Amino acid sequence: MSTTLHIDRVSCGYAANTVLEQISFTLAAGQVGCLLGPSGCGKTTLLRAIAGLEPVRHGEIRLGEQLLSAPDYQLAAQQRGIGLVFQDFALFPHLSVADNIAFGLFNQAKIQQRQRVADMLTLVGLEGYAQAMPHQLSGGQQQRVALARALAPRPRLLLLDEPFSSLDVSLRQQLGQEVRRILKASATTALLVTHDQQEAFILADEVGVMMRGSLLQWAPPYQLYHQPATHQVADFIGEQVWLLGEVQPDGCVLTELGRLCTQSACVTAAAGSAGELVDVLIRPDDVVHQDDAPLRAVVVNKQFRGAEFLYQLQLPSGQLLLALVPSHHDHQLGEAIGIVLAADHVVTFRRS
Ligand SMILES: Nc1ncnc2c1ncn2[C@@H]1O[C@H](COP(=O)(O)OP(=O)(O)OP(=O)(O)O)[C@@H](O)[C@H]1O
Repeated sequence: MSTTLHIDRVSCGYAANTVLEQISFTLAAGQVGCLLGPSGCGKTTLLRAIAGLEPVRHGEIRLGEQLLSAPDYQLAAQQRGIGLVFQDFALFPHLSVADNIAFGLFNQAKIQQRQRVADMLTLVGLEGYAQAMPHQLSGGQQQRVALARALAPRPRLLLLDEPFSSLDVSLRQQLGQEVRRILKASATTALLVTHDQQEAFILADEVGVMMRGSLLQWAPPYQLYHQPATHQVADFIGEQVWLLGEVQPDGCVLTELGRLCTQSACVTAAAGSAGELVDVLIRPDDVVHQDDAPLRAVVVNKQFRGAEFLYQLQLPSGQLLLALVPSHHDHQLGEAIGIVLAADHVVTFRRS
């Protein structure tokens, strides 16, 4: 039975070093959350605190109504009903796939164990592999066994620490989708740590961006990309350029590409007051290439990405833009091409 995870103003540290500062978020039952951030920002420490492997110095961790951790209280890790999946799979090499999956089911009758193992093998698409040994499986298959083993005892919460980092890129994306399907099919609340944005976007319902021990934003991937809460989040997520803008009395923003007006349904972050200079976020998908558009920009760099080119373009003022363009529009460096701005969300921040 999966459960809601509540992280409330949690701080953690090692000796004199504070590693997590006042982290708060809620992960609803059955949702997949992802902690995303650069190396050393504290993702693993937070996962370990939730698992009961690190004490908290401030705040509370609760699973449903049950208190797991507080400064003066720490429920033992094995009593939390939390499953763990690590980056190195950590399968028992001398046990078959079936025995690996049955490992956490020791308190069940053999017949129930056998049924649960069979259900788990079906869930992860490894029917027929029950008697295989771990070394006979590919990396992706081993990770699916690790997932089946963690899910078999029906954890209230599953924690995954960089579960795909030892796999190659195409397998990671494929397995990411597969793992999301498995987690949803088993209605498991899961929190995953990664520093790979694509992985977070594919897998998660909610993504938390962490930097230097703080949680900067906790939001669905689409919102994180299009409505970042801070300049730092916008810089960390995806690709972007910043245009200088001036806030107009009507709330629109004047830039060298014209007036940008926020739709009422869209949130403008820290828009500033009339006359104020702001940084305007422009994503590569906000700049649309149209051959006959009057606004021209010169191609100064291009990156082939298969289906698309990422063009770096220069306006007459010297301002650079990025544009994601279908790759059948193969323009040469130095060529001036037509562009229009198609920004649905106008995101601005006060100039720092
Ligand atoms: N056992 C420990 N003792 C002392 N300091 C530690 C310990 N574990 C982690 N740290 C420090 O805490 C900080 C956060 O580490 P953590 O492993 O949580 O980050 P992370 O975001 O998971 O990094 P990565 O993506 O590289 O795994 C780092 O500065 C690290 O050096």
